[in-house]
Amino acid sequence: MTTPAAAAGTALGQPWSSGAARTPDGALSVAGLDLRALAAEHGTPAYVLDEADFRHRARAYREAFEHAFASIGTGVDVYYAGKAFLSVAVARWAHEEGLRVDTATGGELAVALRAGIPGADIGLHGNNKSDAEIDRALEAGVGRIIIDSLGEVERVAAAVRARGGEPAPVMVRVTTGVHAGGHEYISTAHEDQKFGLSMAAAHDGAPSPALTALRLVLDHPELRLLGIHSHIGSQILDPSGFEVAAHKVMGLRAELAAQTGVLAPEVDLGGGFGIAYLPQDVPLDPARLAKDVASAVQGACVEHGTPLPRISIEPGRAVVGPSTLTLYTVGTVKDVTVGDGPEPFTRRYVSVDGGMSDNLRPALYGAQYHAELASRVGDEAPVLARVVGKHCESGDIVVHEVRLPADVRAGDLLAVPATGAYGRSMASNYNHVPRPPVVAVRDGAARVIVRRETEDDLLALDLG
Ligand SMILES: Cc1ncc(COP(=O)(O)O)c(C=O)c1O
Ligand SMILES: N[C@@H](CCCC[NH3+])C(=O)O
Repeated sequence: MTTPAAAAGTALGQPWSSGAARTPDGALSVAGLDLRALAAEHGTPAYVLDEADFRHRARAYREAFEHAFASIGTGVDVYYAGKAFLSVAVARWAHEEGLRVDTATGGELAVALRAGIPGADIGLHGNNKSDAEIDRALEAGVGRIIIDSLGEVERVAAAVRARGGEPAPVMVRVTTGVHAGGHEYISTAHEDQKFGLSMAAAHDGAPSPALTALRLVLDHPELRLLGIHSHIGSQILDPSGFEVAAHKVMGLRAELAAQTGVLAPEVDLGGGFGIAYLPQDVPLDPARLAKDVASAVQGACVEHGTPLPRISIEPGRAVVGPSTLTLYTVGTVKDVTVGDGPEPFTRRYVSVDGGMSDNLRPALYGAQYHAELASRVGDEAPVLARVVGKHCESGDIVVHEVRLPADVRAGDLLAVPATGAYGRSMASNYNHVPRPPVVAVRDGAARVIVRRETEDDLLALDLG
């Protein structure tokens, strides 16, 4: 076990985790643990997860939403969206903090079950669930299966018929047409994409696919309609999209009730709550967000004359994103002259021992990150730098633009904050680079919760 730093030092603030600080001699620490000591013991690159920060954010979302919705007279369930990052330890922490666990594949479901999360506290999503995934979810007695297509209604019903037993609790995922999110690829409620069932009526006046699916669920005795699900996108910083979507879903719920006499008991408003990646970013405030969304839900229910549903949400990034930093070691440092016009400038390329295999987001979405030296503060004035990885790809960029001390050099430790969501979970073995460990830090002590991959792990799959 690594020894704690002598003193925690000065807190860094966003986009770092709440336990990140600078020690009196200029190094970074997390939860009282000096990252130089952590690197010496666990190596780099490594994801360093501040457990108290994770737990605090999980609790903050649950309490904010419970409070806001209790004040209008209904209850809330918060599901931690495991796609952002799931391991046995974090599934347990989320559950201990009163959250349920949302899974998107059989693999995520397996992790949640391995963590001992009761089936009733697990949800299963997926736009292309296999029969095996549906069966496994039924076997585990999951609290809800979120249906994503018309064909899936019959497939889940058939699986229940084959097994016998209680009707399966299902939600229907709908697309509201609200366009929100940081990048086209992470925006999920506009019409022209693969998720959910559109609320828009067909051109020939036929009912919308969303309404058709809901009615089809009601026609199947093997299914119990739990509710309607809407997830509008990810890394959303403007709360108004959630309010508009909530309004639309309440309208659909009322329409279904008018047509069938069945009022769906629950509505899930998804995840997607945006965080700070850069020091100047303004993240969503859970208390403010919850209040605004609760008031939109209440307003829509009054307008439609329907009782309030029970609400659920599925934050992933907002819980785990800021809790984690990636710790790298600097290797090559190279100055490149950019531009051949009248004002060429120099960009310092700082190569680290990871890259797009441990953080795909800059290459995939042009995502922006921040970085700072972690082993010392640096002696010289900052210069414009680009942090790049070690992969055979010029788009292998970790941080597009950041100012680093001019004396940054090989052997320095560099930390990139806010890499907890969709970092390890989207990591790859490109160029046969083993994936880094996830090291959880709490009260000055480190614990490896996902170990580093080895070359033997990679070669174990190669049958020659
Ligand atoms: C259905 C669903 N729920 C929850 C999430 C979690 O999103 P985020 O990590 O942005 O909160 C996603 C991902 O965008 C999703 O597709
Ligand atoms: N993977 C995305 C978010 C997608 C969320 C899943 N629907 C990201 O890194 O931002």
